[in-house]
Amino acid sequence: MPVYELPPFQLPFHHPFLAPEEADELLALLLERIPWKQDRITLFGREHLIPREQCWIAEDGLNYRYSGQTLEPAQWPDWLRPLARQVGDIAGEHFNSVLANRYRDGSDSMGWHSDDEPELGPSPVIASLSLGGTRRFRFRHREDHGRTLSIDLPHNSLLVMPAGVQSHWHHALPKTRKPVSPRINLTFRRLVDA
Ligand SMILES: O=C(O)CCC(=O)C(=O)O
Ligand SMILES: [Fe+2]
Repeated sequence: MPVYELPPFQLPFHHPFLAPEEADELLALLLERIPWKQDRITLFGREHLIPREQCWIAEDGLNYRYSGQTLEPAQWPDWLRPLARQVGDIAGEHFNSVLANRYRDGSDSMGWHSDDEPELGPSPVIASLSLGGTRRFRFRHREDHGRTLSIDLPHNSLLVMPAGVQSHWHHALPKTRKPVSPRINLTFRRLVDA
């Protein structure tokens, strides 16, 4: 299994992750059944629409604030449970929440951030499953912006960000002018009691 070096961390990368027909079916299910929404974010006191659609899914009773947004959790659908278990087995974590993002075209994106909300605990493991069009995912060291890593995330790939990555590195999904198919990304997370 290939790994990406993101010193001092190693990021396992699984591609293909699912059987090809399973991945295609999952993409179709997610497009059809997830209540996608273009949420708003408040930045410096001004409200903006985020440049993508998203849906936060969590087990009952969990609350989450994500990058200045308070997300209303959607119910965890039964058909997503086997996938969460499969991803959790590989990542060595018991995931109880997923942030689903839908990038309609190359002008949808996600800016620099870490997945470091307090609800995730001090050193979360995050597993990122990509479906649909290939997009470039970038890392940049939090202190030394000259240290970067770019990874193309194709359809049916799983990238694991082990414990510690979030406190040393930011990541982003930049816009692209290249023609790209729609993409869905699921980041599996474990919310701990605050
Ligand atoms: O779409 C991606 O690959 C990244 C998503 C991400 O960073 C997040 O949901 O926090
Ligand atoms: Fe993230």
